[in-house]
This record gives sequence, structure tokens and C-alpha cells, in this order.
Amino acid sequence: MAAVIEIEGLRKTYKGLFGGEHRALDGLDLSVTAGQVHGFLGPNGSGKTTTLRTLLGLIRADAGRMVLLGREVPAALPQVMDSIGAIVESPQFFGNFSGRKTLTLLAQAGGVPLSRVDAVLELVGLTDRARDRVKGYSLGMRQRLAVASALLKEPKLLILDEPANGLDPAGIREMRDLMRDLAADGVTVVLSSHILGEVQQICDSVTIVAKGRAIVSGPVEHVLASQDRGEYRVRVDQPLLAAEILTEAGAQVDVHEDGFVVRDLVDPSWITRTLAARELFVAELVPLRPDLESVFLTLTDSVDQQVGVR
Ligand SMILES: Nc1ncnc2c1ncn2[C@@H]1O[C@H](COP(=O)(O)OP(=O)(O)OP(=O)(O)O)[C@@H](O)[C@H]1O
Repeated sequence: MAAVIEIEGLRKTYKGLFGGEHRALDGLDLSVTAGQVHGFLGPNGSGKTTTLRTLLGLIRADAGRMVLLGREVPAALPQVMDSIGAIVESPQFFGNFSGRKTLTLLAQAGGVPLSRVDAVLELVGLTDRARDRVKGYSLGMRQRLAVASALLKEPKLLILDEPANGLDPAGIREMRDLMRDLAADGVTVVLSSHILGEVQQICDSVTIVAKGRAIVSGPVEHVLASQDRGEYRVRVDQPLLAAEILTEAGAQVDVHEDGFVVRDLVDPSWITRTLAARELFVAELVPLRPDLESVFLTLTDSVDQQVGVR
């Protein structure tokens, strides 16, 4: 599959008013394949917005290479911009205009056929409220109106900075369904977020950034598998004795208040066999699979520690 976004070695240092410097991007790499929903994740201040703004030509990088839809940018931005919809800052709408009027004005200004207005209203699920004034819209509806405005040009690539910010669970669910529908229609979606549970459900692939660098990237299941430590939580009568037996037999065991966890295990049946041989019978054996949140915290913490010891 062709890459829709390709970024290599992106660097950006902000210069402060009094001669200070802040390195926001420190050689960042990012690759997004066509037709995917890609999560661009990182803690606050890790460089997500700076990356997206640089990609869209809103700020200038110090170094690095960026390719958008097969064209080198920023040089080719005028040629590719019509194929890209982006929301990198909360768009401001006139509260007294209706959703339809807002989109109609934007369509006219952008030379987009007016038939697109009803199409995008339908896509984002705002048809029923299209005649209402925007000032009566919920935050979720305003977000959907913003997405509708970004979809007017029928973009091949949609870039959204924190689309779920400030939304309640129902709003987040609507946004998630919308992203999936767009991807099913062939639109590549890149969204930055730190609502990781949602990202895990929406995204096909992710890039996790910390301190201006990508620390892991790939399909969600690969990223999760890469951090799988083969852990199993065991519940059994006499947990302390059981933990001792397994440790003596060579297992890595962490004892907790409510039982124990065996790590780095390939075959969980080894636990049941080993304990049964000593007349201890396992009541529960639960694989502990990492989720995106635990992977994110482990990886970004380890970057913090590396920077701390430098
Ligand atoms: N215009 C600016 N001038 C100086 N420093 C800036 C500027 N914009 C961003 N920064 C700094 O650059 C770093 C990266 O910021 P950026 O907004 O790209 O991070 P982010 O990952 O999008 O964070 P968040 O999740 O909080 O939006 C931060 O330390 C931020 O304070």
C-alpha cells in the first residue's frame, strides 16, 4: 500500500523571546499508509501539533523531509492541498449562522459544488439539525460541523488534531463511528489523541511520540504484541506456597496482595502441570495482555527516564 504521509528526520526548535530555545521535534519519523485510520499519540508537549502544523505548511521545519500524497512538501503544498482536509485548531463558527449556511459559505469560498453541503451534513449526521443555529449546537455537534467543513473538498486524507477533545462518551462514540465510516469510504484518517482507549478501538495503526521523536510505530496489534511480556495472573489456594514452587521451578513470579503474576511465559499449561504435580490446583489463570494505554505509559515513561539520566 502506498504511503500517504512520509516524514523523515523532522526537526523544529522554537526560539523564545529572550534568546531561549525549545526543541519541539528532534528527528521525528512518521509513515501513514493509504486507507488507514492512524493514531498519532504522545503526551502533552511531545510535538504532535507541531508535526501536523509543519506538514500543512503552517510553520517551517528546521530540517527533515516530508512527502504528502506522493509529493514533496512544503514545495508541492499548492498541488496537494485540495486533496487534504485538516482541523489542527478548533475552528470558530458564527453562532448566528445555521450549520447549513456555514457550510454553504465555506463551499462557495472554496469553489466546491453546493451539492456537497448536503452530502457532508449527511456524512457527519447533522442533516436533522442543519437549519439550527450553531450557537445551539453541543460541542460534539460543533466538532462534527468542523469535520463536515474539512470534508467539503472530498479529501483523500483527513488530518484531525485531538478530535475527541472535550467530547462526552456519546460524542466520542459518534466521532469514532464517523472516522470508521470515512475509512470504509477510502479516506485516510490521521488523528492525534491522548484518549487511548478510543484510539485502540478506532485505529488500524499508531505512532507513539515522546520528546519530539517517534518511539514506536506500526499496526496496533503489532505494537501491543511488542510489549507483551507473557504475563499470567494465577489464583490458587495457598498462593505463597504456589509462588515458591513456581519460582523454584525457574519461573519469574511477582507476588501481589491478591495472588501472583508469572512473567515471560510461553506455555501457560506449564503452571497448571507444575502446581498439580504438588497437589495445588489452579482456580483461575488469566493472560494479562497489554492495552494501548499501558504500552503508551511504559514507553513514554522510559523515554522520560532516559532523558533524566542523560
Ligand atoms: N509557538 C511556540 N513557541 C514556543 N514553544 C512552542 C510553540 N508551540 C509549541 N511549543 C512547545 O513545543 C513543544 C511541542 O508542542 P506541541 O504543541 O507540538 O505538542 P503536542 O504534542 O501537540 O502537545 P498537546 O498534546 O499538549 O497539544 C511543547 O513543549 C510546547 O510548549
